[in-house]
Amino acid sequence: MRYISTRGTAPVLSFEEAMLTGLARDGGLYVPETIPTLSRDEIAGMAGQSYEEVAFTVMRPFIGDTFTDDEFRDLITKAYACFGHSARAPMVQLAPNHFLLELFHGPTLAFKDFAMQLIGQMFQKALGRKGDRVTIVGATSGDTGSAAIEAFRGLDNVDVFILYPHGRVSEVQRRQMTTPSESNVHALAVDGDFDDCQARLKDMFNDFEFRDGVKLAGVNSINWGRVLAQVVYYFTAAVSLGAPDREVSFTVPTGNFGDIFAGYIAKRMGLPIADLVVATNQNDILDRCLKGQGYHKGEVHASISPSMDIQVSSNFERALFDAYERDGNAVAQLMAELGQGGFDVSQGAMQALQDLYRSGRASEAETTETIAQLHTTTGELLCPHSAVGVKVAEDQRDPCVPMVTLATAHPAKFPDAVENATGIRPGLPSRMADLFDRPERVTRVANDLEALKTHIRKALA
Ligand SMILES: Cc1ncc(COP(=O)(O)O)c(C=O)c1O
Ligand SMILES: N[C@@H](CCOP(=O)(O)O)C(=O)O
Repeated sequence: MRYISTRGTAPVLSFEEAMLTGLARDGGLYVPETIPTLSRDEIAGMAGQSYEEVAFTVMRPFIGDTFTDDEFRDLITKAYACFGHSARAPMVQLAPNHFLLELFHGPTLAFKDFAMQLIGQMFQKALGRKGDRVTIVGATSGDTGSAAIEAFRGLDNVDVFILYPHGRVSEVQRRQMTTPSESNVHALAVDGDFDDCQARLKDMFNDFEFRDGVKLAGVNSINWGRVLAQVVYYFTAAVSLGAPDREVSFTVPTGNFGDIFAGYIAKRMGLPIADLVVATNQNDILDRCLKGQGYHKGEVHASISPSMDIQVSSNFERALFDAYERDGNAVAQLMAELGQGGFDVSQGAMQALQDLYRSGRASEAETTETIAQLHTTTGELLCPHSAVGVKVAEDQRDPCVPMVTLATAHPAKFPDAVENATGIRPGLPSRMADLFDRPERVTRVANDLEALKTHIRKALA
């Protein structure tokens, strides 16, 4: 399996190289050259299998000879052993034909753990045998950072620097990033929003002297391995609802477009997905774009679902690459226009996107109302991101097709929003009960590439 860049001019890489490289050297994102498919029988055979067995079947065709089958099975087993639910991604029913896929039973209580725990294992194995050491820099609106720190803390062959927007993550998210005491972990509070953090991260990748000097690696969904690991739960959920004999739809609370893109990959692999619905909060650039209004940046508004407060949705580039029939030049041109404020999507590409994705948005009031309503009717407490998904799913779903809404974080990560809606303050699991007593360690840094590079170089020295 070979990996190519969405901008068409970076070297073609193996899975291992793409995983350790992060952003392609032409500024693009790596994608598989071809998407492998699974037969109906292979999908049907997943019924009754463990999450780990399904994970092996789904991901194996993408990894080439990076790991032997035994090694890969072992990495998968280790990755999910720390999850707090034996099903890893259990489902609960919310209403007739509407299900919630709980993706928050990992160590940091968000869906990011599914990919990050596996990436941690894969990095360790690949770097260990090469005797290499890398510097991971990540940008986060809250959850990627805590999941990355949890997966890489204390490891010998990585240093981890996480850029988060100062004052724009929840207190639980912040403390998950600032309280680990391992010396290879560095939390950096940037004076800016998530888009600034992600832009500075991409600037670092595009600065080859810095990139090569510190051996920069990325664990944002820039990294194909992140998207790949997220494909698995679409299969476990759909098969448990009757796939491949029955079509299933998914609604995905969306910001950086990694999670819903994983759903698209599942569909391309042969999973019978009827609708893939993009759910945004008030930062609705994706919803507007998918409704044909072009992709034009505005201001980011802080919301009660802060992990989705994003304007520059990184993985949308991967969706555009396929919508433009894998024309890297066209994508490079669009991304250059985005640097100047935005772009319009051609008619053919728009049709291709609309054939694949539907979309909707939830306002702040609708999100709060959904948390309250669902608690009253089902007793379920939703995090605000998941509530955005449930609201949009209810607006859009075909009652005859099972709809699965992805619950992307545990309500206890966003206790203020949940308490405001329901009067109930969700508690953290007992293993995290002292999170608020642990000392914090964080450096405040300007939204400035040179300042960030200097800080990272000094810390590494
Ligand atoms: C809780 C939560 N929900 C939804 C999202 C959006 O996911 P994606 O960025 O993959 O679209 C994020 C951030 O990634 C998140 O942390
Ligand atoms: N919402 C994300 C933003 C980064 O997304 P990623 O999937 O590219 O890592 C977060 O929680 O940090």
